[in-house]
Amino acid sequence: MRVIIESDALAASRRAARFIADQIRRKPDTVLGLATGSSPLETYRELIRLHQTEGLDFAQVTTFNLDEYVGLGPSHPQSYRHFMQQHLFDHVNLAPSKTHVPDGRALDFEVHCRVYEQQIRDAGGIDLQLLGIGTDGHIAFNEPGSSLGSRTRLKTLASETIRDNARFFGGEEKVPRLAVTMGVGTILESRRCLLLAFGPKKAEAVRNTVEGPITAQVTATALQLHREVVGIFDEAAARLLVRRDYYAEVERAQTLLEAGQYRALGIGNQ
Ligand SMILES: N[C@@H]1[C@@H](O)[C@H](O)[C@@H](COP(=O)(O)O)O[C@@H]1O
Repeated sequence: MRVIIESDALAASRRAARFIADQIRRKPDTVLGLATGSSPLETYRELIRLHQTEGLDFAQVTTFNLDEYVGLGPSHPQSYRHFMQQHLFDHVNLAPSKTHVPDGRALDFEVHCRVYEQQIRDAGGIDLQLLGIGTDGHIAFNEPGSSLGSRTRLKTLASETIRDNARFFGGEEKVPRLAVTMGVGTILESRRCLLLAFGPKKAEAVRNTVEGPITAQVTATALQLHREVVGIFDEAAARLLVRRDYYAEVERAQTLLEAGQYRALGIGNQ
């Protein structure tokens, strides 16, 4: 995993947005995997700014969201479809027919999940998957104990997640108990992953994800098996990482490589 540590969440989010924008410029018909929650908010804000001021073009982009609460329709203020419309889709030139969020009111979830996976395959697979992380280290709604090979399916929310999200619903009892979520296996099939984590509450999850053993109890640790993951963290979320100095050294080398300063790295020296 490539670990990038920025001073604060704003700088980290701008870096993430640049990463996504570069992907779209390189491949205009990019398939993006998108996340909800507070972590990607500033990244979406920056993408909207890049669209408005630099003409970042979403016309050919397709999106697939990670998850949705069961029982909530698109107009429910806490539904993830509503979140995406409000924080990104309504402000850029994405074709509505190319945005996909699982349907929290599907009549047959087994069929719906199978179709969702098929739609991802039909689109050519996800090029870049944006991810946040729960305080217990879950990705999407793959709660502790989720199979690391799991596919899109219904999942029962853990009490920690219900507690974390109660603030949005005005009380724990109002948080839905089930969600439909891409599986860990689905996420691992995306070509690249971009993991965001900010603030002290995420420090333990980040340490476990980057430096802990792979375990279904912390589903983000499955990302260690992925071929190309970039983690962008702020100082507070990265504070428990033991190998911080090494990650900084890797970034320094990467910057020199990108600038073509090979000699500074000893490449070509006698
Ligand atoms: N299903 C979402 C996850 O996709 C998200 O990563 C997590 C953290 O949210 P936040 O970024 O608000 O901390 O919350 C929920 O569980």
